[in-house]
Amino acid sequence: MTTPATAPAGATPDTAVLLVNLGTPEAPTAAAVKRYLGEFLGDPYVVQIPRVFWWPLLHGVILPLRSPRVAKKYAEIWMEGGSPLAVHTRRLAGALQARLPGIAVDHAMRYGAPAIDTRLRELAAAGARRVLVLPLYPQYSSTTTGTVAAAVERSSGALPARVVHDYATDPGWVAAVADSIRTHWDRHGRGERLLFSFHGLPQRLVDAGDPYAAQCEASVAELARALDLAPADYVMTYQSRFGRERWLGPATDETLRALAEGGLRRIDVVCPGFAADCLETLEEIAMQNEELFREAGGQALHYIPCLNDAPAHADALAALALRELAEWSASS
Ligand SMILES: C=CC1=C(C)c2cc3[nH]c(cc4nc(cc5[nH]c(cc1n2)c(C)c5CCC(=O)O)C(CCC(=O)O)=C4C)c(C)c3C=C
Ligand SMILES: [Fe+2]
Ligand SMILES: [Fe+2]
Repeated sequence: MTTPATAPAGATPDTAVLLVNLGTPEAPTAAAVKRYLGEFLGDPYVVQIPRVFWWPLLHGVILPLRSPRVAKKYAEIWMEGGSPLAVHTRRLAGALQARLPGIAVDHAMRYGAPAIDTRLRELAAAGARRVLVLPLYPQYSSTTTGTVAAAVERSSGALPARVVHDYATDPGWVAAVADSIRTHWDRHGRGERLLFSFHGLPQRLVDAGDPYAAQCEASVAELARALDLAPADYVMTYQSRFGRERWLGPATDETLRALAEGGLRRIDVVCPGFAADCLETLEEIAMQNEELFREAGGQALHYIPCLNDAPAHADALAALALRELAEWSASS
């Protein structure tokens, strides 16, 4: 027996789709950033150092020093409706809801509000009988999708849930990202090189089997194919290193410096690991790294925005959700 993926118009949806993103501070203040980073960096899926060593370091040194500094960065990118990550995630959920009228679409954050557990209970109370959880990370990592799946598992709501593992090579998503790059080139011209920058990860996790790096490489291969790029046209790097251990490389900032010093004048940067623009794209890439590139002799770094709530993004995720729901129905 299979259940239809959508309810008839007007009926209370018995199927829900929950978009989940990382989370972000509620205000660009040291106190709010401290609360957010405390929950984020206290998650054992993100930092695997034993609590007896990590807790004193996190609460005694890292949070007091980092929070005021990072709050200033958030203040530079803050939008009228809040942190960019929150604003874009909310709007994307709205765009998805418009495409899935027979399904209840909502969003949650892994850290902070709206919490996954709260949203699952609300959806159950509103009549949902099953929920498809769609973490907004195209590439799987235990530190992102893995911890979302664990939070869904822990949630006390008795709602049956299925978590989308990844969509690193989903044709609809690849086409949407490729189109956004083409549109940027049509409007602003094309740089001498296209740099794909992904959020980094400790090398140790990749060595232990986290498929993240392989999936980032697969995304780049598909995007290069869709854009008909030759190997000399593009480069792939990892950004946002945190802490002292070795992270995936090459590093975005070091690569940009080397390219500028080597005579490259204009570069385009796109971040296909981020569904929504956030601190790591708007401040780190479009501000910090843009300045670094020019100081090293480059002339222009063009940052190509994330898909955010673009119609093509919502179309791709809606199609993905419907396909996952149909597969779920067929297997139950
Ligand atoms: C050990 C630390 C970290 C790991 C592992 C990590 C993995 C990881 N993160 C993202 C996506 C995002 N990270 C963002 C911010 C951010 N990330 C870390 C640390 C780790 N991330 C920190 C400390 C921060 C906060 C900023 C800072 O203090 O420098 C964000 C942006 C959030 C926002 O509010 O805008 C995103 C998105 C992925 C995809 C990932 C693993 C693949
Ligand atoms: Fe991160
Ligand atoms: Fe950063």
